[in-house]
Amino acid sequence: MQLLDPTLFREQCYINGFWQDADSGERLAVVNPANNEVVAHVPIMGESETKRAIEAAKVAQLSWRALTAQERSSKLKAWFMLLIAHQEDLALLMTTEQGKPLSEARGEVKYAASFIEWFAEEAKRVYGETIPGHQADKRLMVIKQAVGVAAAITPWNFPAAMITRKAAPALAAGCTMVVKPAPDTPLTALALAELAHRAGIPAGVFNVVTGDAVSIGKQLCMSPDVRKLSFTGSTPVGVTLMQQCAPTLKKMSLELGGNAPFIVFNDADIDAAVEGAMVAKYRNAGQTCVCANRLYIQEGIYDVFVEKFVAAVSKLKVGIGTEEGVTIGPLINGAAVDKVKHHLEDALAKGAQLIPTHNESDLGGNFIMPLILTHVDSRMLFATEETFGPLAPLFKFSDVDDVIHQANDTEFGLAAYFYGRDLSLIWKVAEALEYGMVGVNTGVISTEVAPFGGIKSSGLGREGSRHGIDEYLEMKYICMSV
Ligand SMILES: NC(=O)C1=CN([C@@H]2O[C@H](COP(=O)(O)OP(=O)(O)OC[C@H]3O[C@@H](n4cnc5c(N)ncnc54)[C@H](OP(=O)(O)O)[C@@H]3O)[C@@H](O)[C@H]2O)C=CC1
Ligand SMILES: O=C(O)CCCC(=O)O
Repeated sequence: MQLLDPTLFREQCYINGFWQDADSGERLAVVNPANNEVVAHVPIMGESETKRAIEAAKVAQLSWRALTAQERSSKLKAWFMLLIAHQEDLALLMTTEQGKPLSEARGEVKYAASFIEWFAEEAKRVYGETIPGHQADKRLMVIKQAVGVAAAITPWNFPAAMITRKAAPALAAGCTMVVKPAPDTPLTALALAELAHRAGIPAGVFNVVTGDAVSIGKQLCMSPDVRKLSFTGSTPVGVTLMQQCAPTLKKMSLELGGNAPFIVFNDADIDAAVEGAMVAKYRNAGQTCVCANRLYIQEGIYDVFVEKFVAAVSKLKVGIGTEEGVTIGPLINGAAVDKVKHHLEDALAKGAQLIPTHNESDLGGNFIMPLILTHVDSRMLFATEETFGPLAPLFKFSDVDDVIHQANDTEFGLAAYFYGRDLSLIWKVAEALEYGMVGVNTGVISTEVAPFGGIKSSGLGREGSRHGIDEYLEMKYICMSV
């Protein structure tokens, strides 16, 4: 890995403005999922280092929150500009440790930076309110204040954006933060810390601790000094974290698993629907929580859709993310490959049919070819579980109410998509889908300006948009007698 700026490659954690090793000296190997080669080692930190990071964040918060919003905004803008200036290096680091194609990694760096820019602006718009008094001598107002020290536990599928989507609103609000990135993708997180340092974000305001998830997680959850925890990852881990946070009653944001339905009605623009399905299904090799997991195609257009979809999928190029023209990289690890294969085998055993799209059927390692299945039904695992990989089951349906029922028949409620032209049907379906986000005639819904988040087992809270900063603020009501 040849970076333009080699000092972005960091193998130590960033605590209180200093680069540090684990107290034990132990280190964890970071592996390139494309070839399983070790590309770096990072510290295996645990309880004591996490406590120090929390303490540093607690001390730093006093002066960070005392800055004006404009002053915090300027630091965030400097951080934003550094991400953009180092887009190429950050993308290469990300592709090396995560596997996604370089073009997607560049896109993620921009997406990650967009949250910092957005919340640098929002920092200046933390408005309170005045309320007409309930008695003649009373003047009532509400102010908003930073919650305090915040913690973030982030996944490997978006190594930069899942950090900035949490850190930017936290810092904008006047909170300080301790981040624990996924062990698969710590290098991007550490490079973000290096850029935060260069941006002049003071020591202790943004800290990154790598290592043992269970002991770091416990400290972050159980410390009374941490007043907010934001997590993106699987639902079972989200539940565990919520239980661990209960004794200290923390404010929480949980962005958890999804099982997105993607519905195409008879009157849809089929070419547009195929285009939308390609991105909703195969972005990041199918490893996003908003990826289409179940595609429902109405019977009148089923055959045409399948033909066009297969043609589009056949053009995808699977390979090493740094190679020109590659559109699907490896999955993150062997467990991810096994999960996709398990869903495939389960479906085939229950009568699904696999449509060939590429000559090679198996590239080995962590690579998996895009898979399309027809003759699928609700008994198959992907009907209820997130596959998190490039497998597209194409369900056939006839009735609108029935497809809405099927789409909602899951514990999850993150993202849903549908394509159609009938306006009243569009309203009816958009309102009936039990999801936090709905894409209508589009397969791309993610943007820093809109509230991202789910309902049911997909989590709590919203990230991005003008609402995202509220997750890091408390309201204080002031009642004044005059
Ligand atoms: N909503 C989303 O974007 C994501 C959803 N998922 C879903 O989860 C499935 C499994 O993926 P996986 O990576 O195992 O997801 P996890 O939820 O296990 O991991 C996400 C993050 O949480 C950490 N973590 C795990 N256990 C704890 C704990 N007890 N305390 C604190 N932190 C913890 C992980 O660290 P460590 O790896 O060290 O345990 C990682 O940083 C995927 O197939 C997918 O369905 C996964 C990633 C993102
Ligand atoms: O939770 C995820 O899978 C990452 C969010 C993807 C997005 O912001 O589009």
